[in-house]
Amino acid sequence: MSKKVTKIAVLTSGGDAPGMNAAIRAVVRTGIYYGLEVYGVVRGYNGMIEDDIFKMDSRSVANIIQRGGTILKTARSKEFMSPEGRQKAYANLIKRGIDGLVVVGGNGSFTGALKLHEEFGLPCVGIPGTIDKDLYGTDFTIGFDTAVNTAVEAIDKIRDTADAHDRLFIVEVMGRDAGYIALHSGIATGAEHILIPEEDTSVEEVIAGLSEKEKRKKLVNLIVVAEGHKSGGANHIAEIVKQQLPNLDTKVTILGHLQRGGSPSCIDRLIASRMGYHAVESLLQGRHNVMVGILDNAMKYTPLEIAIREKQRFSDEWLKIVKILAS
Ligand SMILES: Nc1ncnc2c1ncn2[C@@H]1O[C@H](COP(=O)(O)OP(=O)(O)O)[C@@H](O)[C@H]1O
Ligand SMILES: O=P(O)(O)OC[C@H]1O[C@](O)(COP(=O)(O)O)[C@@H](O)[C@@H]1O
Ligand SMILES: [Mg+2]
Repeated sequence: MSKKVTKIAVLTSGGDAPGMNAAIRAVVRTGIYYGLEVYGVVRGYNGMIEDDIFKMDSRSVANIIQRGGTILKTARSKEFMSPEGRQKAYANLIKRGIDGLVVVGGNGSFTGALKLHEEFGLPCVGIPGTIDKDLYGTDFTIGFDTAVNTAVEAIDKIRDTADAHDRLFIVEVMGRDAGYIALHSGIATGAEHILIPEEDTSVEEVIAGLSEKEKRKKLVNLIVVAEGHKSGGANHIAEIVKQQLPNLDTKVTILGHLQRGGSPSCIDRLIASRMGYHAVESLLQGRHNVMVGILDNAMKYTPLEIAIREKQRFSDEWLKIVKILAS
């Protein structure tokens, strides 16, 4: 039996995602409910190394559930990648008697948490917080729903002006290695082509599709491309399209970081609250070094190394639907 956890810390790390605040609130209030001391670590692993750690109470998370970003701030920490950096970070936890850690972040942040466990035996639990939805073991990651709705709202607006001018728009959305934002926003806005890192669609195939549409006088077209697609992104695709189909009036929009901000959607607030609560329960019940996820509306606990290593599988059905509907 592992020793009972009595003092926990919570941090947000990697790219921020709308709903992270709701997760912090749930961790703090659940921890306090169970009589734990709860500490907040500022700026992810950087704050852990620099001893930027403070005790939280119920009031420290008041009025944040509706706010985007993260009150704990976030960072990508180079120093934490080294054993020396992690040693420094861990020393700042043990001097306060912190014996459990909740990490809200993505695959990189979970890799860091796993290292803390392997090197020092610290019990950790991960909460999936990433707009990219690139984690195995959960149908939801905090921030994805908000980000994809932001993308849809923006692409709808682009569609209006594309239609008014008979233009081709190539819209780049976020997604470093994962195409979920592109797939979901592309389907929801009726995009003619969707390019994602997981699928091997070439720019030549897109050109062939556009050229066929040009012949039948379909000039308004929308391409949604994930930033991580092998083409290198919207600007690269536009260059090739302009060379090969000079009659098309081609424009590029890169949505960028606006997809990471804004007030979280109801779904993101709900899943963040539920995951935050279960993360603390997990630490208390000795279910350590797992990521809390939701699969088929039930809580699912996936060992961190599996959540990091395995890839979510794209449904072939969605890919077929895209091809049929985008004609
Ligand atoms: N292999 C690793 N060892 C230790 N820490 C890591 C490792 N990979 C990532 N991290 C830590 O997690 C942070 C966030 O990772 P990153 O990949 O940028 O974001 P995300 O968690 O959103 O995927 C990194 O800046 C680093 O501090
Ligand atoms: O703004 P940054 O820090 O350069 O990060 C950009 C990356 O962060 C993301 O928004 C989210 O990625 P993570 O969840 O892995 O942090 C990616 O889609 C994007 O490629
Ligand atoms: Mg990541």
